[in-house]
Amino acid sequence: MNEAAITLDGWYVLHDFRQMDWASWKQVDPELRKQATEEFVAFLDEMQLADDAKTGAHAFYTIVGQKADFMLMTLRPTMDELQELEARFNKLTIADFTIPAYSYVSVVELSNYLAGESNEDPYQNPHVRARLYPELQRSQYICFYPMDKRRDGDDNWYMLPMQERKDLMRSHGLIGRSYAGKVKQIISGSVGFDDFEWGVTLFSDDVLQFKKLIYEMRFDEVSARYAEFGSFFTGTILAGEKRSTFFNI
Ligand code: VOV
Repeated sequence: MNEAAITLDGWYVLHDFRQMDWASWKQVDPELRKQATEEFVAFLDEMQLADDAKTGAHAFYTIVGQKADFMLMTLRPTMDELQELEARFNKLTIADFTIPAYSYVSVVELSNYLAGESNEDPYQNPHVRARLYPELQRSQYICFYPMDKRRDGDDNWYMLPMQERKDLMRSHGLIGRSYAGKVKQIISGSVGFDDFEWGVTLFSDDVLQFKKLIYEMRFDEVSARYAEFGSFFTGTILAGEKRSTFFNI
């Protein structure tokens, strides 16, 4: 019997990680550097219009460590819009001085593991909508990583009966909820879209809460037994003037 969880799917998500080719950027004429930065900031301002109109969302963060210099996370109602925005970014002058570091394609997802019985259309429920089409808080810190649920011998998530998965997810949800107000999570599904099964994006104003939450979850059976992880990316927000001063030489 097919016991796949039923998912609600919201906005499509692109996490686009770039390294700066600082050596080449430093060689650029200061006036051209200024123009290229202004062009990029104007692009971000235009993105903000979609956030304001609630027709999409974006987040712009530096990444600490050598994996990338910055990450632009974009959410839109269709994958086509993500592709268009990606192409537009690639045609900006500043993009000539970036090197693709990593990217992740997914769609914001809610599962029915903990949903109650109801006849209402979940897509009309304001609480569900707020999670499927999230307004991104301008939190100071971001943490992103892709993950799978294990399919290995006796530890096969996909062979567990629905009820067992529900029980396990309840425990997961309880830990998560104890971080309410400290960490906000966006879980996006990527089966068929990218190399892992989910993207996990966490936001917080206290970077240490990422470590505490993720560590606590490691002891919970859903993660301890069934989770496998890709690379972790952690960063700090680039907002206001920092969107341009980050590129100053
Ligand atoms: C910040 C806290 C937090 C909270 C409150 C929370 C709650 C919940 C609930 C209630 C549910 C189920 C219903 C739904 O909403 O879909 C989920 C679902 C999910 N989660 Fe979660 N999670 C959190 C946080 C949180 C983290 C930190 C991780 C990474 C795990 C780790 O070990 O590093 C994670 C993963 C997931 C995944 C991959 C799914 C989908 C699983 C699937 O098989 O479909 N999650 N999650």
